[in-house]
Amino acid sequence: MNNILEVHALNKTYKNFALQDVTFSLQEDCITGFIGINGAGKTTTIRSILGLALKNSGKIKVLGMDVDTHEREIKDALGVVMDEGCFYNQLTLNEMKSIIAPAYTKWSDNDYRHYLQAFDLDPKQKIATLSKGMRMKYSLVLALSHQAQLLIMDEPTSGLDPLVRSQLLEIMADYMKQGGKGVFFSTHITSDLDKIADMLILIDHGKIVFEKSKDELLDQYRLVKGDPSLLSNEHKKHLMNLELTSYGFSGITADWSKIQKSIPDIVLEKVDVEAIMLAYLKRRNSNA
Ligand SMILES: Nc1ncnc2c1ncn2[C@@H]1O[C@H](COP(=O)(O)OP(=O)(O)OP(=O)(O)O)[C@@H](O)[C@H]1O
Repeated sequence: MNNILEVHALNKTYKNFALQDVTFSLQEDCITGFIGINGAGKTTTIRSILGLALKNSGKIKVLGMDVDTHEREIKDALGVVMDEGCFYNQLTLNEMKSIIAPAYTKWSDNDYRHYLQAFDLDPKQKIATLSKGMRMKYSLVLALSHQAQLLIMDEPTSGLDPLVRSQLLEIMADYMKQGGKGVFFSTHITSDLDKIADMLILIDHGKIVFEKSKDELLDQYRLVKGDPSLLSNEHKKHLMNLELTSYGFSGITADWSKIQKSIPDIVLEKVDVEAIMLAYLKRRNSNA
């Protein structure tokens, strides 16, 4: 499979924050969720990829093209949804579209009308009168209407009601069916990732913590529960997010079969993306 996005040793420094050697890659035909707590560096990474924030160093390639030398071709191939959505408030959706569409070589009015309808937006409505969720939907319509090969979205599901969120997830899945495409999106709503992501990238304090397949992660980890009197210090070393009371212990681990050998009576439960993310972050913070 081809890499659709490659970020290598990306450094971006602000006064009180730095992206440090951020490195990851996205393969085509994958939906990748970009996760991390508030202030972890998700938006800064996305803005650096898009050239909206000036990187200090690092190499970024989109579809094999260097972002520093192929700005125009890359803009044409990307569908972008950012929180702010830069629109003229006094225009209607259609008027704004007429300004944006000529910038793309593969703009499709058919796709535009299709997605407007799918998201229940009125092309004659003024942008100023859109709610936050409607504005987000409009950004998505524009991002999806020029046959982009890669969608890069910063928190696209925030501010959307559950119905529209699930609609968006369906649209993303449909978009991927065309083949050779990719989606990279940051989110706090990890249940969306449980449903749709193929890959997960976790960032914390400006550093990548992991870049893994979601299914492998979910297969690998279990929540382990059991009798605390049987728990040795050696077991504890293997448990993330360990909670211990006199009645029982619980913790998340990839080494659950090892623990099960020495404590056969443990209970094993499957975990979701949020539990794994929190376990990783708590372990990092306690080791810091
Ligand atoms: N233009 C800027 N100037 C100075 N500091 C900035 C700037 N933009 C972002 N930062 C800082 O960089 C850090 C990372 O911010 P960023 O927006 O990338 O985080 P995030 O992971 O997207 O967070 P959230 O989930 O809250 O959106 C924060 O500490 C933020 O204050």
